[in-house]
Amino acid sequence: MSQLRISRVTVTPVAFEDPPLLNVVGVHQPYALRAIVELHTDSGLLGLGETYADEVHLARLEAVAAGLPGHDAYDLHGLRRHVTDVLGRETGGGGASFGGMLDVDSAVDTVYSPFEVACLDLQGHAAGVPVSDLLGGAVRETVPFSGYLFYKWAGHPGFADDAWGEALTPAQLVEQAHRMVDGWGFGSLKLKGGVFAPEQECEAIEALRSAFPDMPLRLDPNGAWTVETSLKVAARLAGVVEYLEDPTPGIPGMAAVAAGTDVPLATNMCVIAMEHLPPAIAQDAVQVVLSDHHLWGGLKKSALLGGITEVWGMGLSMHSNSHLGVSLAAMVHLAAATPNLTYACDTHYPWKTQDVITDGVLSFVDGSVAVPTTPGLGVTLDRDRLGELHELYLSCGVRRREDTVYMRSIQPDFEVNTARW
Ligand SMILES: O=C([O-])C(=O)C[C@H](O)[C@@H](O)C(=O)[O-]
Ligand SMILES: [Mg+2]
Repeated sequence: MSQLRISRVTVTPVAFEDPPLLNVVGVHQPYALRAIVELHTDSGLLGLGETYADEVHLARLEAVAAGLPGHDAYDLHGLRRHVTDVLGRETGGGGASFGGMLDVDSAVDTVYSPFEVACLDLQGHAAGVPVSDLLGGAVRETVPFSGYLFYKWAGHPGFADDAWGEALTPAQLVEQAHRMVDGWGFGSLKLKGGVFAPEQECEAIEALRSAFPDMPLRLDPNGAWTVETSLKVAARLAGVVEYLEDPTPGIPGMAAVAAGTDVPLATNMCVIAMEHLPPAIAQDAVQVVLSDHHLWGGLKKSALLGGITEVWGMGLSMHSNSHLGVSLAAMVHLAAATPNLTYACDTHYPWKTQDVITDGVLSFVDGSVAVPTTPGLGVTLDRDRLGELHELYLSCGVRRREDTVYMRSIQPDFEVNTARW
């Protein structure tokens, strides 16, 4: 029997405190959800994966997990067949929605991803090599991340203010940026826009430019603008931003903007699966694709995306959602082993105060995380922390990401701002 025969699988939903970060569809709830996948072998090895924990997704993870004991962790094609079979049988294979921000058609990719990562973690432990080696080897020893700035309230209504304080004005955002740069050493900054009118968000970018004259800057309004508005913003911020991310929704809209500006356009909204690449390439709609192994079907398929973008002369960056340390480790190994991933990656990591892994392995130095060189992902599950965050999941009442629903509980007349301006 293979040493990598999976003997036991657990999927543990966890919740962690999340600040009131504003975006085009509303505001983050007081708790963000994740699911931690553990694959155990009889030989005592443990492989870890992390993914979303919205209840539909969680039910799918559990259905897949139930059939995994006995599976060989080297057999990733078989794993994918198993996920496809289970989803086809139990759910009809339809899409899942993650809080209105992302509608994911490719349920197989999102469900397969944490199991694939956990299998690669197991393979790394068995072979005594880091996951980056299983992806072709690290081409960089450290992976740079960008500081992710958000407009935010001082605290969630009914909760104490968080440590970051309010950020609704350019001056407050500059203060937030200083804190990110001083605390983590980030060498580039991204502002989550789509919250205020575009003129106001341009003023914020210009204030950041004055405060950080040499810092690459990005603005991402998640499709809040029309094509015409996007072109006006692109003209105003040309030479100021390294790229504009999803200024307007959809591939044709992005193509219309791209035709009228030299500012590179990036996306994690209109190209989020392999089938979106041919039309986007044919229309020259995007110049930078944001990969995300949680959405794109794991680490190996994300590495393939790297190859495709290289062939087509597109840039590659990396997207993030609120996440914990297991995902950060996977992102770091993937980024380290993807030669053309030359933009600093996104991460929500500074916004959280809790984790499920032990401290010390993944730290930010000069905005970068050193690629773990120990076997597998290189992170260790802290069972006490996992237990605490699972208890928080059970007691917090949140069962899916619902930025709009939560925002309307505070501002009943809130409208989703997609293509509003
Ligand atoms: O780059 C992006 O579009 C994101 O990071 C999406 C996230 O959902 C972000 O908007 C957030 O956390 O509110
Ligand atoms: Mg984005």
